[in-house]
Amino acid sequence: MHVVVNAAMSADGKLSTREREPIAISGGTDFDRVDGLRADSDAVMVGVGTVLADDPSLTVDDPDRIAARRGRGKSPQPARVVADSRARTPPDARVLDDEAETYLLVGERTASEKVERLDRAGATVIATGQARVDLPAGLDALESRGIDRLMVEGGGELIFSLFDAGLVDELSVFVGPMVIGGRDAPTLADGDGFLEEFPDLELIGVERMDGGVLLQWDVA
Ligand SMILES: NC(=O)C1=CN([C@@H]2O[C@H](COP(=O)(O)OP(=O)(O)OC[C@H]3O[C@@H](n4cnc5c(N)ncnc54)[C@H](O)[C@@H]3O)[C@@H](O)[C@H]2O)C=CC1
Ligand SMILES: Nc1nc(O)c(N)c(N[C@@H]2O[C@H](COP(=O)(O)O)[C@@H](O)[C@H]2O)n1
Repeated sequence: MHVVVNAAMSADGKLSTREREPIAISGGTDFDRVDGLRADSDAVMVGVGTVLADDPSLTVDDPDRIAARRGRGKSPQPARVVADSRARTPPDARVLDDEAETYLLVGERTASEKVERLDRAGATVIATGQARVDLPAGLDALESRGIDRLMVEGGGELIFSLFDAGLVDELSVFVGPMVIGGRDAPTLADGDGFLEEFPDLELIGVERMDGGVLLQWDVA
């Protein structure tokens, strides 16, 4: 599976405010690029922290891109994936609407009532891992369902874990023209952080847009 992480951060590296309020860091050009990345992916993934903070839809907006997916024999929308160890995704979350298929990766200790409730809400629930979702096993399970290209939008906890597990192939970051600040505001990669053997990145693209800059790396 090919995994692309894409996110937008402020000039000081924050994904949102300390209150985790949704905030537009990207401008129109970058949001359109993100729509194109979604359309080129088999699935779009976030952590449940992002679902609880932003209630995103994770769908493709542009009708031409939806039509092009159909033309390539794909479903009109990429699938959605949420890493959700304790099955906290609200049944009325937008990721569970009828617009696209949704996979919830939950921990194996998740109570069966919670799994059944999400199953009734339309999700395909995959249980893997104990305290947290076992991401290598979860991504293998997705690959066996035909997901070969996965786009990950965040947040910082999930992005760190994917790097920690050596699962990221590409990283794209839009750096917006603002400072958010706050020691408790989420950053691009949170988790415990690395102490040694930091993932190596090879810069493959730099582009000015929306008053900021898009940086693209391959992960060595
Ligand atoms: N500016 C941007 O491009 C984006 C910003 N965001 C922001 O990020 C914030 C949410 O980020 P976070 O709080 O870091 O939450 P997150 O979205 O990374 O979700 C973390 C949660 O995922 C679950 N999870 C399951 N298995 C996991 C594993 N193996 N590793 C890590 N997490 C696992 C856990 O319940 C964990 O608490 C929000 O404020 C949102 O607005 C989110 C996406 C994009
Ligand atoms: N690329 C990008 N730029 C920003 O400025 C952002 N605030 C985000 N946030 C993420 O975008 C997603 C919203 O999804 P929908 O538009 O509702 O489909 C979600 O993943 C946000 O956390 N991204």
